[in-house]
Amino acid sequence: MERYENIEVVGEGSYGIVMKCRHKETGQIVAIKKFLESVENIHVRKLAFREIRMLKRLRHENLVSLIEVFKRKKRFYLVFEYLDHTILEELEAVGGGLGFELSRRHIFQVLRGLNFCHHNNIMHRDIKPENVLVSSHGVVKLCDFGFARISGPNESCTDYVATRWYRAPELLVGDARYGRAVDTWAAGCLYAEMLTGEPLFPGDSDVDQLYRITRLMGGLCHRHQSLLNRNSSHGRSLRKASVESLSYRHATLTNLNGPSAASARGPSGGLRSLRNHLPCCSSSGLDFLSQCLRMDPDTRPNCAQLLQHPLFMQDNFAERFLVELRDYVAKEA
Ligand SMILES: Oc1ccc(-c2ccc(-c3cc(Nc4ccc(CNC5CC5)cc4)n[nH]3)cc2)c(O)c1
Repeated sequence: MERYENIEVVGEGSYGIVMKCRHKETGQIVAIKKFLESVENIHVRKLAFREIRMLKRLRHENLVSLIEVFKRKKRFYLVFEYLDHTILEELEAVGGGLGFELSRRHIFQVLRGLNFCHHNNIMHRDIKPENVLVSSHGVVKLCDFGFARISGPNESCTDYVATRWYRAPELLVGDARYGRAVDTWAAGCLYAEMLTGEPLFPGDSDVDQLYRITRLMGGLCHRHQSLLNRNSSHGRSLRKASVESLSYRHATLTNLNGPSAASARGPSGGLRSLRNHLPCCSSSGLDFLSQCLRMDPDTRPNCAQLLQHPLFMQDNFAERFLVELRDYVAKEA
């Protein structure tokens, strides 16, 4: 670390902190993740090796790049490129949302980065405004893969992930067979938040989170409903929490296929309720959102399909923006 001087802490990644630093000789500004635990801790060493292997595979213009790895005083340090700010800071700075065009530019790049991760069988699992970085030219890069996991066909993941507000229904009901569609759900939540400036589902508990989702998007898919009803410990704790709350807000949870959910479910899924929730959203934006936020993860389009959505095809946006993006990336190289 003696080659770098610390400037400020920019984030608490998983199992470590992320510092903004300056290279003493070159003046290069970087982000350095320092693992808090010593490499003597076998668990941390295994996690660090897995994270490093994953990061070395993830080379894409919409993913923050790893510059170097070094060990100092029995601790690992990961040196990354530094980008100017996060989408969270943009949302906090403007209030009321980023507008149609900037939101479209940002979410298009988020999907490009996710598409590359998914093609490399990696799920990010923690997409949220503070994990999406923006350069001074507007290049968007995903960061903090500390929660990322290999998403293989038979992978079963039981550890909980994702910041609650961006957590897909399958995570909330404890579906161990969840996959990369959790990133698509989070991208949908992020897009809605960029448009309005407010989180789409700001749940204050897992029960509240599931209630807010089902109220807007309709009932759980049958597999998740039966998971919740099955005598699983997770289902019991969710049901217990909802019964204990005794408020209407949660009572619908124990009857997620009841009239309230069914009325919202309708043939167009949550499109009608989304339109009421986002009255200023374009029809292509609403359709894009309703695709990302499908309750059944098996029916959610993948990122490659979403990149072909009319939201990006209309007015020749994708073709025009990719030319601009390549120019910005070249300038920042
Ligand atoms: O497994 C991992 C672990 C860590 C990272 C990671 C890599 C790079 C960054 C990063 C952050 C960053 N820039 C930045 C980050 C946060 C802010 C928010 N404002 C700060 C608080 C003053 C502003 C700028 N540039 N690069 C952050 C995390 C990663 O991408 C993967």
